[in-house]
Amino acid sequence: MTSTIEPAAPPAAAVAELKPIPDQLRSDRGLPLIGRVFDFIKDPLALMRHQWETYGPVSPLYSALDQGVMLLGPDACEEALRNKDKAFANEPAWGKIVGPFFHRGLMLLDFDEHHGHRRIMQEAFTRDRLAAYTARMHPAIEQGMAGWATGPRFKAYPALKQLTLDIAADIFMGGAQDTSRAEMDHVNKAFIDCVQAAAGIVRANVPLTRWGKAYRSRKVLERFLRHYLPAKRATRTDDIFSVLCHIETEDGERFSDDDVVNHMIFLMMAAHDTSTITTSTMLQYLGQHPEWQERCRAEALALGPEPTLPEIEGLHALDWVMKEALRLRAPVPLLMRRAVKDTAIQGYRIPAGTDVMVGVQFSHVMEEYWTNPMVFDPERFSPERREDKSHRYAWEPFGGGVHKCIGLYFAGMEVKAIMHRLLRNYHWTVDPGYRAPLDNHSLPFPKDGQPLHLVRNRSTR
Ligand code: HEM
Repeated sequence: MTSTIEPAAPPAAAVAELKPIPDQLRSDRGLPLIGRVFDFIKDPLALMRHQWETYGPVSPLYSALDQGVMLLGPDACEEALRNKDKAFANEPAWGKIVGPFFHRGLMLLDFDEHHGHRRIMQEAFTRDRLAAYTARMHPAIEQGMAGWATGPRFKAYPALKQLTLDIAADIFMGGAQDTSRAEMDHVNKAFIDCVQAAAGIVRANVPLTRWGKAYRSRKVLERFLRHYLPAKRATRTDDIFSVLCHIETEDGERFSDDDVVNHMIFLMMAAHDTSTITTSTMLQYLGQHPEWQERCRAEALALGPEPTLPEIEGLHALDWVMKEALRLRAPVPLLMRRAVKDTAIQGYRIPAGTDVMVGVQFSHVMEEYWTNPMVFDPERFSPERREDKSHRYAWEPFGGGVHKCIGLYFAGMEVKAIMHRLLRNYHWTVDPGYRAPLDNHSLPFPKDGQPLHLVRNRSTR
């Protein structure tokens, strides 16, 4: 399968009517070479707000290394993500950031080739498979949480990160029997190195840099997966690794060994940090809003210890809390694209070769679409209010268009299954004045580990 990039040719009259991208103010050029990278790392939302207020939905964001625009507001984001004229490609944009480490993951494929791979991968996320993953997930969660120490300075983020990795080792790998705990920690570190490389300034295989580390880490991940590949090809089990080895479309399309390894590395990365961030954000807000914690706990206690997929889907208050957490802290706040032919967004001409940053996080806090957008208010997702319906792209933590997250139902199930057990076994508090100090080098995570006071419930229920 190969990708096709269609030749561009908007009609001449239409091109003449388009506005040029606004000129970048001198004061917005940022540092030589890297432009506004540090402003983004410091406070992505502040940068997005500045761009919106200064320039509107299509704003210039140039440096000596990149010629780019930032798209803000749900209309502009929708236009880019729906990508009607196939003008935007993922690989040349995401590839510059995570490419060598998440090489040929689904998100880095484009057009026909992407379509072909996505059709095969969809078979791994059918409802029946999700139900099987759910059943398998409960023991993994119980085991992963068993060793948690309680107390006033419990660091939620690293504990959840370890938990989601343990879950991944089971649900994705089917258990990594030949791998010791120390080796698994090495693999976890390899994932982190690959993800953290996204914000590397030196984008080459140079020792001691983020990219240098990530090049070595990718090899660790490849060795780890290739070791298990023959066994996975030989036997059908219900973990994602085995499923990827065996799935095929109606017309018999299957993944090669290389495809399986590439997709596994990307899938584990895509599932790991995003779910950890979502769960830790929920823990923070539930710790600061005990009334919501109690409401969610009552729902969790009304079910047994190992709820089925439909039962998890019936946890409504918890679902609204999850959506609110994804709104307030989108794990992927910015989506990357490159224009591969001349096109237009919101009436602005976007020339071929432009890097496009789709600022989904900003849509989540626009007063035009949300009441008191900075306030934690899960009920805004209730059937009576449905503020997320104010615009089709007002709430877009999973993206949109053909690259929309293929794991969104899996993610919802995993996050709610973890929270269900947490609510039954523990209660916790977080200082109401706490604001998570986020590290925005790659995906936003709390760099203080997100401390909270965790207490085990008297009877483990
Ligand atoms: C809360 C958790 C998650 C969030 C917020 C999230 C977010 C996203 C977003 C925004 C995209 C679109 C990227 C783009 O358009 O450039 C995406 C794509 C993707 N996600 Fe997720 N994700 C989550 C969990 C997962 C999980 C659990 C899996 C797998 C089990 C997964 C697998 C993928 C894959 C394979 C893609 C690429 C899809 C494609 O290009 O066709 N994600 N995700």
